[in-house]
Amino acid sequence: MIVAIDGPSGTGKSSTSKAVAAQLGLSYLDTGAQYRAITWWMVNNGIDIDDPTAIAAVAGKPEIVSGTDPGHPTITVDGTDVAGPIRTQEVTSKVSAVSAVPEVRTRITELQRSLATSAEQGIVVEGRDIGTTVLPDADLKIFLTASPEARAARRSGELKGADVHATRAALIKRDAADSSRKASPLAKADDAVEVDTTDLTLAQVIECVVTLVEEKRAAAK
Ligand SMILES: Nc1ncnc2c1ncn2[C@@H]1O[C@H](COP(=O)(O)OP(=O)(O)O)[C@@H](O)[C@H]1O
Ligand SMILES: Nc1ccn([C@@H]2O[C@H](COP(=O)(O)OP(=O)(O)O)[C@@H](O)[C@H]2O)c(=O)n1
Repeated sequence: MIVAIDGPSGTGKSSTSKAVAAQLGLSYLDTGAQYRAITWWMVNNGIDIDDPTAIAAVAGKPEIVSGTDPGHPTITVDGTDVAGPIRTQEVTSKVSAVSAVPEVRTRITELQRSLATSAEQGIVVEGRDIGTTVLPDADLKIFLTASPEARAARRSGELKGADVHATRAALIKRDAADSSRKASPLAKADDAVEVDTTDLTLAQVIECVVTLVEEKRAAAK
């Protein structure tokens, strides 16, 4: 069972995917964390983020390893745990530029496909282009949406003290960059089920996705 969950920032992809995977005994992969990890490496190594050629030239250098246990997801770069550092404002503001570089996407997409193939019990993979590009044959595709206001409120709730208006503006800017890039933009696959989470609790979204997975499993028997 391969489940692809895509959507813009703050729609609930990570929390939903982790919970669904844990509940159903599946592995879990946060592909955004991989793009954040390669961005962190670029920043740490003084690569000019505004220079796609420079980024492309070193895209193969960092070794990125993702742990796929939904109860304890991990991410390392060259053996260093970067779970904390990849969530800084600096990385968040630079990740869209790095992830738009085709050489970066090719590299990370290979990693994602190999993790999905080796997940024996199945996997929930969340990101922006999982249903469209990375795993177009996924058994179930979900596209989560929510109003910018709801998404900004959720995000600023996490970043304690962050201004909701600034968070909303940053989030809209990142969505626009992710949706308009040439290489594998953020998009809903034609066969994805769209779930608007604006007025749903997290528990309701989880229940909705678990039900969809169970329906697929029953239909496959
Ligand atoms: N339906 C929901 N209602 C309220 N808060 C939610 C909902 N879904 C997620 N959240 C909260 O919003 C924040 C962002 O969720 P997250 O899963 O990280 O989104 P994404 O991975 O799409 O960026 C988290 O703090 C999460 O607990
Ligand atoms: N499959 C994916 C996942 C993330 N990304 C990039 O990685 C960034 C960070 O993703 P994320 O899922 O951690 O972002 P949040 O929604 O958690 O804020 C996105 O803004 C995209 O630029 C991507 O290009 N393709």
